[in-house]
Amino acid sequence: MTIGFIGAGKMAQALASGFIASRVASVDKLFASAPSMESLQGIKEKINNINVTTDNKDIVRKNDVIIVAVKPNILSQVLKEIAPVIRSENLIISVAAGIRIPAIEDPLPNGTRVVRVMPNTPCLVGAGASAYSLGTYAQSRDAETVNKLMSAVGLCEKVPESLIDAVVGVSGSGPAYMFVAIEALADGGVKAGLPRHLALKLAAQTLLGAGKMVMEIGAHPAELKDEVCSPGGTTIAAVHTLEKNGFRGALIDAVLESCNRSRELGN
Ligand SMILES: NC(=O)C1=CN([C@@H]2O[C@H](COP(=O)(O)OP(=O)(O)OC[C@H]3O[C@@H](n4cnc5c(N)ncnc54)[C@H](O)[C@@H]3O)[C@@H](O)[C@H]2O)C=CC1
Ligand SMILES: O=C(O)[C@@H]1CCC=N1
Repeated sequence: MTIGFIGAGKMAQALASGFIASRVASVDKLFASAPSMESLQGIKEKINNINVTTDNKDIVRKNDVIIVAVKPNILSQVLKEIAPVIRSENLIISVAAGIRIPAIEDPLPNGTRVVRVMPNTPCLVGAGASAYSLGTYAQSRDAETVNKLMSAVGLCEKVPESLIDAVVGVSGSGPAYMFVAIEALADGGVKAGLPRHLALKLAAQTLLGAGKMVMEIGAHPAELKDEVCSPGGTTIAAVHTLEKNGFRGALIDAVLESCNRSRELGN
């Protein structure tokens, strides 16, 4: 299977690198397009031998699986551009936040197989979290293709399209919240006297470890939190401070803001 990316920015680079690292695709099977050779520089630097072109239609002609990874506000223009060269073999995967399946299908020839996927940048390191919904004409073999690709670079779940904006809020945008959390944890460590590089390493590993425990032990996070909180100890004092400062509320609000923004992008 060859895979063509239309748009060669951060998400395309994360997916393409993840596909290569997980061996679900080799570099000679990956193609990418963007408007100019300068805009293809980033992907060329990350993935040396990737096939690049400035012609979006060429991507559609040469590949069956097309991942459209352009900004939501130009998606419809790009779909109109490629519509005349779409073939029955093509599967069109959109990763754009907000843009709903009918709006993806509308500019394309009737019957085009479409899947809407919401990935995240940790696909780059095989630790992505993606959810997808099938378009009107997508078939079970298309679900298998998407599952194969996205599972190779992390977790992959099928959801009804009505839930995709909520997925954007939790896992699409989520890495950014967690990067802020890692940075802030490290800042705390530096304030308490740790060298920056050590504070950062400890903070990042702590998030990784906590996530791994939730996934692997399957216990409720509250139970795992309780195990860290010794009576009268250090952690419960810290948790009290987080509660007073609205930590939970801030995260819940962040998810809802991202979800609402995704809905707005689709209007
Ligand atoms: N960055 C992220 O964490 C995530 C992004 N997404 C979605 O991925 C899509 C791309 O986002 P990013 O990669 O972050 O943006 P980006 O700005 O890094 O990449 C956009 C790419 O599209 C190219 N482009 C611009 N006009 C084009 C055209 N007419 N034809 C072909 N290519 C064109 C640009 O040169 C660039 O390579 C968005 O729709 C976004 O909602 C989804 C999940 C996570
Ligand atoms: O910020 C954004 O709009 C994109 C979609 C999800 C993550 N990044």
